[in-house]
Amino acid sequence: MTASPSATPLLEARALSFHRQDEPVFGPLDFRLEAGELTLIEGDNGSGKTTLMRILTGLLRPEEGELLWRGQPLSWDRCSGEVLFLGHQLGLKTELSPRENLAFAIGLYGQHNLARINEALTLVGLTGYEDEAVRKLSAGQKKRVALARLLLIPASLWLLDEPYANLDRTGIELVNRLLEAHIAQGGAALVTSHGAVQFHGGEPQRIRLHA
Ligand SMILES: Nc1ncnc2c1ncn2[C@@H]1O[C@H](COP(=O)(O)OP(=O)(O)OP(=O)(O)O)[C@@H](O)[C@H]1O
Repeated sequence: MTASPSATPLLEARALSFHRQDEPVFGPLDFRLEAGELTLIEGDNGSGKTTLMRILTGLLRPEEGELLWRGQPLSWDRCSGEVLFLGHQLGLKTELSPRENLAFAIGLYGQHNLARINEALTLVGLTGYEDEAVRKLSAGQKKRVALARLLLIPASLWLLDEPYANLDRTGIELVNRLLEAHIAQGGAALVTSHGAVQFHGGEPQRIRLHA
């Protein structure tokens, strides 16, 4: 699942490293992510996967190294309309229903097509739960609501932190199908995982972090 290298990748990390209390969390780390490419960030608990995601989303600053977006220093202003982040915190309003949460999410992007929300909720396996308060859903069902955003909001780059967490076998297959479709359409994705992820669409680039 690697695209042919272009002169300017979508995202590039050069000698990126992060420390906490003078202890290295990870790095130096180098990688390039092209359009049409999937990269898996693998590592055990505490190896720094979420820390790396937080750096990529601008929530933390790296101590050393460079992050480039389309060849320019990464800044949220430069890439915000092109990047979609799914983290451990799912960003759902628990008093609202899945339908209301998704209407709110797409509204932020100027969209109001409620029929697409119904389609997305069906696709992620939430038929019958569309109007239930999110707080009443299981952890896996909540994750599926968050995954539905990937179907509705256009983005070149998906940053997915442990998208498989709390999902059953069909949920894991759903994530893989979403990723395969996104990559096939020329999107890119950086995905953290504890490992053992199998794709049908080709072998992803893998980056291993060590605790
Ligand atoms: N807010 C924080 N303050 C201090 N240390 C932290 C904080 N968050 C994480 N750490 C430490 O940074 C290291 C990397 O944590 P991180 O959450 O990035 O790992 P991870 O690979 O995502 O782990 P997991 O697989 O358990 O989600 C760990 O040693 C952790 O204890």
